[in-house]
Amino acid sequence: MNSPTSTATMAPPAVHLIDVHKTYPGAEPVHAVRGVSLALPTGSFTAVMGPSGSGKSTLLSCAAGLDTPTSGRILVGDREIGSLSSDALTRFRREHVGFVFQSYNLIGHLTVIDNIRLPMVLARREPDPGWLAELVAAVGLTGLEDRRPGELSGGQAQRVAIARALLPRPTVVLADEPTGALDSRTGTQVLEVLRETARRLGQTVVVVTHDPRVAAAADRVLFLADGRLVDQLDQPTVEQITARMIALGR
Ligand SMILES: Nc1ncnc2c1ncn2[C@@H]1O[C@H](COP(=O)(O)OP(=O)(O)OP(=O)(O)O)[C@@H](O)[C@H]1O
Repeated sequence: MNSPTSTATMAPPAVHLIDVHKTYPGAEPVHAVRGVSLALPTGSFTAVMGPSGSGKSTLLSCAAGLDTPTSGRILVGDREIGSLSSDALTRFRREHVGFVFQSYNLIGHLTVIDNIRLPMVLARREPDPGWLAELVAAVGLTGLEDRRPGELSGGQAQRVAIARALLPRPTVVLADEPTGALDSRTGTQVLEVLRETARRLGQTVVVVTHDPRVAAAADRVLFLADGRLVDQLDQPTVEQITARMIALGR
């Protein structure tokens, strides 16, 4: 799974997974991820699809350093995240990994602009005001900077989460069902914002999704089944993706 996409042929990988396994212990251990290796080229936009329970969220959490694999290696940029202490990993994540959740995860009492600034404030870094304003404009939030999350639509809230993830110019942005809570039209618009902003910045993005229209925006779609990478499509159409998902039993 190491062959790079046509859009980033010469770039080194932004994220490199080598034989990653994740087993949840218990009376009946769950082998959620079973030996996944992949290299995501810098600047690439990758979708991860697969039936419910196939390990997509687990894989993304491991790649983000939010969860620890049972075995295998994960490199973000040139840093092997398994070698970092818990504190160092937290700091590393703030600077190098942007995460967008389905549920937005915004802080209710902070304004839009303070939510966007939060990871950098926590990392004791001062965002460049010009870059912050450009990003707010790029995701279509100009004029809404002083609102609280409770005063936003779902689509606007997810744009805040996207701007927050992009602000530190992380090595990779990982998004788990980012449009899952939005109606189809709003979801398409929000995804377009993420795709276009990321493309302009050369930002590496990985999106977990059930929606073939969302996945069709990607350079490459990876298909997981039962914890294994079983297929991939480059520059896919909605129809090709739908056919693969049906073949996998969704
Ligand atoms: N914390 C956990 N403890 C035990 N088992 C877990 C845990 N998290 C996930 N699993 C199991 O691991 C497997 C993979 O789950 P995961 O959430 O990664 O799948 P998914 O492909 O993202 O599913 P969905 O599309 O339904 O969100 C499932 O069998 C799930 O029940």
